[in-house]
Parts: sequence; C-alpha cells; structure tokens
Amino acid sequence: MLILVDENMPYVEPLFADLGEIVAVNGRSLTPEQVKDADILLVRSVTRVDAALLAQNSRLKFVGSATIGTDHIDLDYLASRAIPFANAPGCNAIAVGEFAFIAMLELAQRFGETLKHKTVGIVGAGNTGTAVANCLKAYGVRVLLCDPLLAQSGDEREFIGLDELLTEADVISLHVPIIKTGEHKTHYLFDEARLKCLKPGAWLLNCCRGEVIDNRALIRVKQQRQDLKLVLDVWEGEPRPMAELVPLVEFATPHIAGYSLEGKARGTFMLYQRLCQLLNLAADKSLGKLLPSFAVDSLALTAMPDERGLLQLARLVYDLRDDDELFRKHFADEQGFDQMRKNHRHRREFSALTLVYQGQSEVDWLFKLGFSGVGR
Ligand SMILES: NC(=O)c1ccc[n+]([C@@H]2O[C@H](COP(=O)([O-])OP(=O)(O)OC[C@H]3O[C@@H](n4cnc5c(N)ncnc54)[C@H](O)[C@@H]3O)[C@@H](O)[C@H]2O)c1
Ligand SMILES: O=C(O)[C@H](O)[C@H](O)COP(=O)(O)O
Repeated sequence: MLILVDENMPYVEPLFADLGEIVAVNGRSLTPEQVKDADILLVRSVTRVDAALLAQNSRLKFVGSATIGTDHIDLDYLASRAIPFANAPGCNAIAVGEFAFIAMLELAQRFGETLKHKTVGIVGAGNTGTAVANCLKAYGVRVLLCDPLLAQSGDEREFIGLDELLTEADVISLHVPIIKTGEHKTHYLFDEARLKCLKPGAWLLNCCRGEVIDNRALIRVKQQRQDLKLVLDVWEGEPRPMAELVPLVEFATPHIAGYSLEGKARGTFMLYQRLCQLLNLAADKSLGKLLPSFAVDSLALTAMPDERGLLQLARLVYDLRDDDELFRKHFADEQGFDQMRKNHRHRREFSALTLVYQGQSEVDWLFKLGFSGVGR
C-alpha cells in the first residue's frame, strides 16, 4: 500500500510504517502525477485536494488532513467518488488557545496595560475559540462569545451579536472557519466598515484564516488608527502576505498558531486511528509514547505569579517574540513563509511544564490554564 504524505507531518513513520510504504512529498507543489499510484493520501492545509489533483488516481482508499480546517478539500468531489475522508477536529485547539492567550499577555506587557482588566470578545466559539476562552477565564478575564450557529443549536453558553461584541470588547480574537457564501459568511467578515467600528485602543487577533479580514482594508484603517494593535498568524494570500501590512502588525507569524508538538502529533494520530478503523485494524500505538519530555523538568513556584510572572512562565514554554523576529526577516524571501513553517521548532503546550507548588488553592488557576502540577 502506498501512503503519500506531506513532508511536514510528524510521527508518520512510527504510526503508519506497519501499514504500507511511506513517501513524503511537498504538499504545496503536489502534482496529479505524484498522486497517481497512492492508496492513502495524508495532507495538510496547503494541498488543494480536488478533481484536478486526483484525476489520474483510481485506487485511492482514504484521504486524511491533519488539520482542523477543511477549506482546502473538495468534500463533494471525494463523496462523489466514495473516497473516505477524515480531518482532525480539535487536534490543535489547545495550541491556538495558548498562542492567542500568550499574544495577549505580550501585547499587555509591550504597551504597559493589564490583560486581566480587559474584555475579550471571541468570534467563533468552537474548538479553538473555546480553548482561548478557557485560558482567559482561568486567568479571570471577562470573555464575550459571538457564534450565531452555536447560539441557534442550543449551546447553553451566553452569546451576543457581532455588533454588540464590537462595541464592548477591548480585544477581539477570531476563530471562525472560512465560509465564502450564505448567511454566516466569514470571508471578509471584518471588512473596512467593521474594522472602523473597533473600539479605541482595540487589539485584533486573527488565528483562523487570513481572508476573514480584508487585509487591504486593514492596511488602510491601521494607517489612520495608530491606536489599533494587531496580531496576525494568518494572512490573505498566503504564502505571500501583503508586504505593507507586516510593519503595521505587533506580532506576525507564518500560520503556526496551531503548531505545538502535541497538536501536530494529535493531528497525525487522529488520522492513524481513522485509517485503522477503516481497514479494520487495531490502533495499537499510543500518542503519549511519541512525545519527548520537556526541556525543563519542573519549576518550583516560590510566589504567586502576577501578570508579568505569568508571561515569564508562558515564555518558558513559548516565546512568541522569536517567531515574530524570524517572520520579519524572512516573510518576503522566496519560499520564506513555507520554509518558516517547515523548519518551525515546534513549541510545547503549557501542560509540558510541571509546576511544583505548596498550597493547592492559590495556584489552581495555573492548572486550569493548562500547566501541569505536583504537590510538594
Ligand atoms: N492558525 C492556525 O494554525 C489554525 C489552527 C487551527 C484552526 N485554524 C482555523 O480556525 C478555524 C476554527 O477552528 P475551530 O477548531 O475552532 O473550528 P470549529 O469548527 O470547532 O469552530 C468554529 C466556530 O465558528 C462558528 N462560526 C461559523 N461562522 C460564524 C460566524 N459568521 N460568526 C461567528 N461564528 C461563526 C461555528 O459555529 C463554530 O462554532 C478552522 O476552521 C481553521 O480554519 C487555524
Ligand atoms: O486548520 C488547521 O488545523 C490549521 O490551519 C493548521 O494548523 C494548518 O497547518 P498546516 O496544515 O498548513 O501545517
């Protein structure tokens, strides 16, 4: 069995080697010719899987995408050919949640403000939006949610409309899929008119899909509003972000919000489980065994961290400033965006860091945030 796999998918060898021959390929430039003889195709978000790519293949038994988003997959086409498909919903939600939370802590530090005193509006309250909300709530930040689809579906959390959220929120974090048409269209959800409605001094974070914000409008609005602070992990026109936009952004990264080692491993593992199920095989490998231990064995807390201390703890796990610096140096290089993603040094999630503490109750919030803990 030939298993064609994106070269940027970790842990493929230990999970899939027993199932067939693995061939790693560049997902961005994958051709129909390369796919022709594949039995299994495992991709990431940069591969458009459609009739054009699969035209020469008549033996494909499974397509898997180790991602949350499915906008790169022609699901109708796969269904028309009865090719089973799986993605990995939720695999990197914690990574995105922690990324957005850390970015907010960084902004607060940079501008001498306090995150804890802000109101954060989350647009899209699914897996990743909820993960950000969980971090913020653990830390005691007021959170507002906007998700008309979940509101209609009977989700019992409190939701508000987008216009109300824009009036109330000091910080807005975007977590919707890209939807190009219909009542809940998210393409250019943040157009010029909406961007102009952001509160004075607002922070806007985009960790979902670049085209949820009209990037040209963002340039125009930001050029007139120095007060706005931007964090962009995703860009209209990836892998070529608009060069004029980058200097206007406080923290700029190459679509790596979901790139924790745990998140990427979970993505590959979910596809392994689904394929085993399809092939009627026991999924006998374990995810826990794949992950290395964290560089810091454990850390003893001697005092309750304030917001600055919390940022220091977070930076021990992931220092966002490193990726921002690399991005500014390399985003305009030929292949720069993709090379940064390919060579990304996968960060760990908060859970990789064990905090040693005395007196459970006062530091409970750190464990709710995701850090691991042991008593002393
Ligand atoms: N930057 C990254 O590395 C990264 C990582 C993971 C996911 N993503 C992107 O983020 C998106 C969201 O991921 P998720 O796991 O939270 O997906 P999800 O499906 O769990 O949640 C998305 C939520 O958005 C809501 N929604 C849809 N249209 C909306 C609208 N018009 N207004 C408000 N809410 C709306 C949906 O009801 C849903 O609850 C993915 O589709 C993917 O495109 C990016
Ligand atoms: O949809 C997703 O899961 C994310 O956008 C994902 O992290 C994208 O990463 P890629 O598949 O391009 O490596």
